[in-house]
Amino acid sequence: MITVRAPATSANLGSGFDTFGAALARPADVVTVEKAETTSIEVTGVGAQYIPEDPEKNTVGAVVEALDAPAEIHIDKGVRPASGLGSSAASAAAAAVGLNELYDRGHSREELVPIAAKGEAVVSGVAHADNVAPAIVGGFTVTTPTGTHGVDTGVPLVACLPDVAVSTRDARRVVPETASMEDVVETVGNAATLTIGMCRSDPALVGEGMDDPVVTPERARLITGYDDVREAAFEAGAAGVTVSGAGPTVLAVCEEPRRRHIAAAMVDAFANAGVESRAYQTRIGRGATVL
Ligand SMILES: Nc1ncnc2c1ncn2[C@@H]1O[C@H](COP(=O)(O)OP(=O)(O)O)[C@@H](O)[C@H]1O
Ligand SMILES: N[C@@H](CCOP(=O)(O)O)C(=O)O
Repeated sequence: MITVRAPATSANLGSGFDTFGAALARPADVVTVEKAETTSIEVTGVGAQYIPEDPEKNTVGAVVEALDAPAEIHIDKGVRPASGLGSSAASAAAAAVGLNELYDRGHSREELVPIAAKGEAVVSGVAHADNVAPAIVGGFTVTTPTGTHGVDTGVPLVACLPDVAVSTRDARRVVPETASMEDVVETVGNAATLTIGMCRSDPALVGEGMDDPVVTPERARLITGYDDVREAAFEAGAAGVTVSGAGPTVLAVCEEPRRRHIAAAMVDAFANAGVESRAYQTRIGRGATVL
């Protein structure tokens, strides 16, 4: 029997749609796998009632199939589903790492990324790997069709999760099909700035590079109170604010001493918009860990 903890993740980080991702130090899913003749899945924890235990519909089922590794699987959810915090990816990443070890498949962490991404296709229709990559390798990651590159950093974050659900599948429907050259140039500049910021562990530079004129404005419309929450976070000292993944979590990057004030300001701003929320005071952290 093997138990693996895989973290929540924040994808896109604004300027890196379907490419950038970051592992969060918390929250996390804990997945236990044990060899079996046929696969069975049990889910407990946050939002478990919304998660199918049918292997055909759960993200870990696709990982079992890809690794040809039938198992009795228990998923203890710490990452709420439909959160924009890579909930579906956390389970898939933990299962990929656990089953790879249980069956001695010998894949490297990087090789497990496209395998775990097959789970994302089950829930959103697209095997986007920007959540599973940081959930497996940790830190800040850049994932393209040719592979994953990561850098370790501990940049402080606040992830404010409102008490509403946005499914990634639905939020992908509002992504524009085209972008102007002006917006492309702005996005490339921001993405490059953010990447340098991550390499230097510099929250100010990361925040400066988070803006995205193409996808984020469309996603923000799906989140009640987004503009006020963003403004409140900046007023409290955030260096950058964006939609986490497909939303509804709003992500702020900051210097550590400002983190508590920003968390409180974001929760208050959501409350003023009539939405309950909880803020995780966290940082970029490590990937899946065998316990
Ligand atoms: N192991 C799993 N963990 C979380 N959600 C899962 C899992 N397997 C299937 N799902 C489904 O995936 C959807 C949530 O995924 P998604 O919309 O991508 O949100 P998130 O941003 O939290 O990953 C829900 O419909 C949920 O039932
Ligand atoms: N690149 C994807 C990321 C979805 O992240 P999630 O945490 O909301 O599942 C997208 O933006 O659709």
